[in-house]
Amino acid sequence: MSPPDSSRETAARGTASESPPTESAIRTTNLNLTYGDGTEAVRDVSLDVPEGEFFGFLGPNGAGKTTTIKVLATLLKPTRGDVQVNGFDAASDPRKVRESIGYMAQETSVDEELTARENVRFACEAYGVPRAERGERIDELLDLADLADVADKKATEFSGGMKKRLDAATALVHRPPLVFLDEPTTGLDPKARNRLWDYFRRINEQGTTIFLTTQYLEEADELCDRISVILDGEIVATGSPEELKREVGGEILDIDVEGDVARNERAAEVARSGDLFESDAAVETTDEGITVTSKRARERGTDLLVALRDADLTVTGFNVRAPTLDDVFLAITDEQVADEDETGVAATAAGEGPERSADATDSSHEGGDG
Ligand SMILES: Nc1ncnc2c1ncn2[C@@H]1O[C@H](COP(=O)(O)OP(=O)(O)OP(=O)(O)O)[C@@H](O)[C@H]1O
Repeated sequence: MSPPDSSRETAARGTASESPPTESAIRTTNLNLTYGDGTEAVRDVSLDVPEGEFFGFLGPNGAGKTTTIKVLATLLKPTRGDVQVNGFDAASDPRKVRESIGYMAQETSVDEELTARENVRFACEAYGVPRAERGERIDELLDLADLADVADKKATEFSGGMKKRLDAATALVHRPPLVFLDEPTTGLDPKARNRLWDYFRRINEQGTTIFLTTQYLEEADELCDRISVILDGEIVATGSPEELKREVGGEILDIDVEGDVARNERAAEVARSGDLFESDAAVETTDEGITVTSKRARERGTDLLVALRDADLTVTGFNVRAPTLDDVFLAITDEQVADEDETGVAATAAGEGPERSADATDSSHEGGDG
């Protein structure tokens, strides 16, 4: 857990009790952040995350996820754009924003010399949880994080996953209605990751809005109601996992072909020729053979096998499947690369060039109102 402020004292000045009624937990309009060295980390990001949603912010390394979280948590001031969090304006009311959120940063802030219980108690003190409520709150959170049995053990004995769960528990001591989780499962093994997922689901089921950043498509698919994909500082797609998968435009045929790269390229030519698939079907070569993404993948699969055999190609594997978020990601990335090739600049998946402001200058001010 890290209070979203370098000063624990600032975080301790209040609790989440002042939240006004609001339907959007997060709303941003054309958010831009350019770092002092000129890096445009976030460009025109508009978000609307309703209360109670499990929202995923998905993107590769360096896409702008942490920068966005830091702006939402008032640790960075945007170069341009408006930010509302839990009904509070980040520019005019940064302290209220900070008091109404929980923030689990990428680096764990668990104190390993303290026990799990002492770590949570310390967070209660930092966030100003009334003394009379602390005992019950600590037990409740340790239970929720599945750490009740090891409550009095030093965190130095904990696995990476346990430390992450403890970190996430400390981020919730002030009962924030919204919690930011910045790549919480990076580096964890599948078992530890699954336990953390269960914990996040429980928090969300209790009504907490979750803003999760991740590089893992599987994680976003598993947990999130809705996802925005961020690439190179811009949102290039938003929707439920199912909606995003539908946008891929059909089902996927994976075909393995015997032989070298030239045989795979020959197989791709066969799939593209004739009228086997509609004109917007995507045919790509892979290490093993080819993939075809098409609305007629299932219907035309056997015809393609016959055509490949007629072309003296030997098929060693064949599978038709629904698209995964990996396919969504690849489709978006391919489109982006194609647009860049065509225009010489990065463009959104919708084909619109990014708005580049001549006056986008340094405005990375750390610390909000201190
Ligand atoms: N303090 C900084 N000064 C200058 N550029 C920065 C700074 N912090 C991040 N960047 C750059 O801004 C861009 C976005 O970085 P950011 O950390 O937000 O991405 P991310 O999606 O969170 O990536 P990761 O998964 O690696 O954490 C990158 O090009 C990064 O190098």
